[in-house]
Amino acid sequence: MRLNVSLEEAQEIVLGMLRPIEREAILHLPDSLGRVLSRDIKAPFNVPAFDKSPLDGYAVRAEDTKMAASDNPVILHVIEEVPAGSVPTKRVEPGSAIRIMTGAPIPEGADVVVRFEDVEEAADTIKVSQPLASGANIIPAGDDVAEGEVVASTGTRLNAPLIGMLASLGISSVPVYQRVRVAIINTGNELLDPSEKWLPGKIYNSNRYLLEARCKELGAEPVYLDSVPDEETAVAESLQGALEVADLVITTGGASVGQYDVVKNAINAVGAEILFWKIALKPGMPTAVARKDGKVIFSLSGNPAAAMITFDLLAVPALKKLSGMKEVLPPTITGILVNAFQKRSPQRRMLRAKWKKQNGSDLIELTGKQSNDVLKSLVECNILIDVPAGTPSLAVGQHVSAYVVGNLTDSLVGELKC
Ligand SMILES: Nc1nc2c(c(=O)[nH]1)N[C@H]1C(S)=C(S)[C@@H](COP(=O)(O)OP(=O)(O)OC[C@H]3O[C@@H](n4cnc5c(N)ncnc54)[C@H](O)[C@@H]3O)O[C@H]1N2
Ligand code: MOO
Repeated sequence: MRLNVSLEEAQEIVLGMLRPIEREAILHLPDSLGRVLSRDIKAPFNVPAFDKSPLDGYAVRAEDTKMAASDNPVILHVIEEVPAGSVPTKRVEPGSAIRIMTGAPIPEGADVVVRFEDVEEAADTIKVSQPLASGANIIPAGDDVAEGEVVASTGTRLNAPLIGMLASLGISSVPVYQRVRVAIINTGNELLDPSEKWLPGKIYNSNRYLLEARCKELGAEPVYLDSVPDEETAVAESLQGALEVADLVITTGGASVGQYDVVKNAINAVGAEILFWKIALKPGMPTAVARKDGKVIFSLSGNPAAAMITFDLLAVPALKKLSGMKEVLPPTITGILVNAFQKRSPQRRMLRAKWKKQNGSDLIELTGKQSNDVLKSLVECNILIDVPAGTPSLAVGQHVSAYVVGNLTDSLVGELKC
């Protein structure tokens, strides 16, 4: 077992031992939002499938308009009208034009479309007063997607535009990885469920609901939720049950050095190998990671903010890797701090903060108290400021770097509301 690893070493150890789960499911397209493709998707045909008009006008032959001028307009006979959804039945022969609507197929013989506004219309003729360039105003077949092109590769998470594009290709079901199954075990004699009556000395189990919701946000499936006292046998029994049904196991609490901190003993008791204990990070220092039969156990601190932060920085990349995603580590951004942080950071520290854009600048605002038990400052937090070990207090206006752990558009929506 290694002691005191850096966050990056911890991530490397965890990601190095995990492979995407290979269970596959075929889902109806509308049910696939947020899921991860388990195979490449190739376009079954060109989109658009035919040369089409991008506007309402007339399909003509450029050749016929070569000599056109305002004092020498060319008169063409309109022989047919093609609305979107129909196909032309005639060919544009010399001297003729076909009235065509946006999205309709270009008739044979035509090589340019001229807008209604650019011609003079009479009963069944049009006057063209300038030469037209061959190919203008025609969207060629395959302009958006070419037949056989890989439109989305294995490991891509399905978002709304991708679902829209697959629909445009006539694809109504997609192959995805099954959801990653997560077990969450909360340890602590003090824990009560929020549905229970409060009792002196007890606290409500917030970690379970916090982590369960985060798993769901990420498209994972919490399959095993347990709350157990600080007893080695109880924790070991729960771990055993969790390892049987889940791909990844999270425990919270009992990770430190007190006599009730029994999780590491329980991990040993089920025959799992502890890979490391303690990360050089605050909060979240007493985190341990263990492995059993290719499955990973994350033993996180009981303190809610510490549990959440290590979950986001360490367990989320693992979840993403298991779910088949390609980009698994949290992205980073830089910005200007708008409120001061008075404490020194002898150890590397993650601070809960919120990104916002103002007058073109990236601003970073601490969301509240930063102690490891405080949940309130997590609510609006979408980034974690990475404060290197040995940093003195942070001043307003200072440039800082942060990990993105939440949805940045939430901050923009907030800005727009103001
Ligand atoms: N002598 C030392 N004491 C502590 C150290 C240390 O190095 N030496 N480290 C401190 C740090 S830092 C942290 S972080 C915590 C980690 O403690 P544990 O992981 O063992 O967690 P617990 O003691 O079980 O709980 C800590 C705190 O969190 C509350 N808690 C626990 N579970 C939940 C839950 N499911 N929902 C909400 N809150 C929960 C618990 O009641 C405690 O208040 O250790 C320090 N001590
Ligand atoms: O590890 Mo504790 O969460 O440092 O604060």
